[in-house]
Amino acid sequence: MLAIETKQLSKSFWKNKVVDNIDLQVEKGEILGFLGRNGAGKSTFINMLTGIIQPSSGSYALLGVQGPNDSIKKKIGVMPDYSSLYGSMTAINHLHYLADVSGKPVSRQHCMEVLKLVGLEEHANKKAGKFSFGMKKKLAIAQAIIHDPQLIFLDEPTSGLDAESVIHIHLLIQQLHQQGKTIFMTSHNLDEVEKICSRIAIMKDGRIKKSGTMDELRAYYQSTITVTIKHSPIRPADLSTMQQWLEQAGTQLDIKENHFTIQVESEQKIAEIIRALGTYKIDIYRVDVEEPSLEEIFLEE
Ligand SMILES: Nc1ncnc2c1ncn2[C@@H]1O[C@H](COP(=O)(O)OP(=O)(O)OP(=O)(O)O)[C@@H](O)[C@H]1O
Repeated sequence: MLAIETKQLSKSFWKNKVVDNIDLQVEKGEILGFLGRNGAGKSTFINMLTGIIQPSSGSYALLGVQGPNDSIKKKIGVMPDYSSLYGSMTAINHLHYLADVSGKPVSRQHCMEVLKLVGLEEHANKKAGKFSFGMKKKLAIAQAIIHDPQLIFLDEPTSGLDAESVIHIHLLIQQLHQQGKTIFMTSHNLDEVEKICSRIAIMKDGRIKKSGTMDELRAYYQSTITVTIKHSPIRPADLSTMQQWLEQAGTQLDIKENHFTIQVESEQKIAEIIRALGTYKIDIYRVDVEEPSLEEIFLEE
């Protein structure tokens, strides 16, 4: 079942089309990382799906229900802009109140459990207005999950958090994923997206340029794999034939005394190289494989 499906979804502000005919499908249970430079249109896209703004044209469905539709609100969780939190309310009252307003009341004990999940249990009775930026962000995440939604929208959930909190929130996202929730998150942290997202969509100038798993993106951008092989000494008589063979197997060959580095197109090539070294009776001590990062792929766009 699809958690999100958009068809030709567009948004224009005056004559400026900032989301341009987007067709996107997100399967239930995925963590989709939504990437794009500042101003690409990510927040506008999310704001349409979460009912904050109306699309100019096109349509969308969330969890199989055509939007906008109030009945779906209980099943989706949205991380609000931290500036829209109620400053005079304590964190626990905040969650309790917002769950009531969302039509899915929860107990104070449940609120405490969720505050613990985001790492705010020690600040449950502190007013949100006195929170630091990072604490407000965690409270916003707590707000998105307080009513146990099936589909969760997180807009830059970890930006501005300290390293320990980032790890904490990553674990929380993975935990939600294990519970079968669908997570749609934007981020400017490419390492984070590469690490925790099952699929990635790259947005540019209001359009989705490419989406897929990391492997699919690597294949699409025809990125090469850099392999370094540490090995036993090569007999001088074999050196030149082996070098010739390696030059055909890949590019950027750099041979040193007990190791060499080469760029290959696929994992199959790595297997071929290892087999070939065996025919020269060369022992392999270590194989290091470096795949292109999401950062390199992203910068290509
Ligand atoms: N209410 C609005 N009125 C006019 N223009 C808007 C409005 N909201 C967004 N825009 C414009 O739409 C474009 C996309 O903005 P959006 O906030 O969706 O980008 P983004 O990808 O979320 O960027 P960032 O990564 O900086 O958050 C920008 O050029 C922005 O100025």
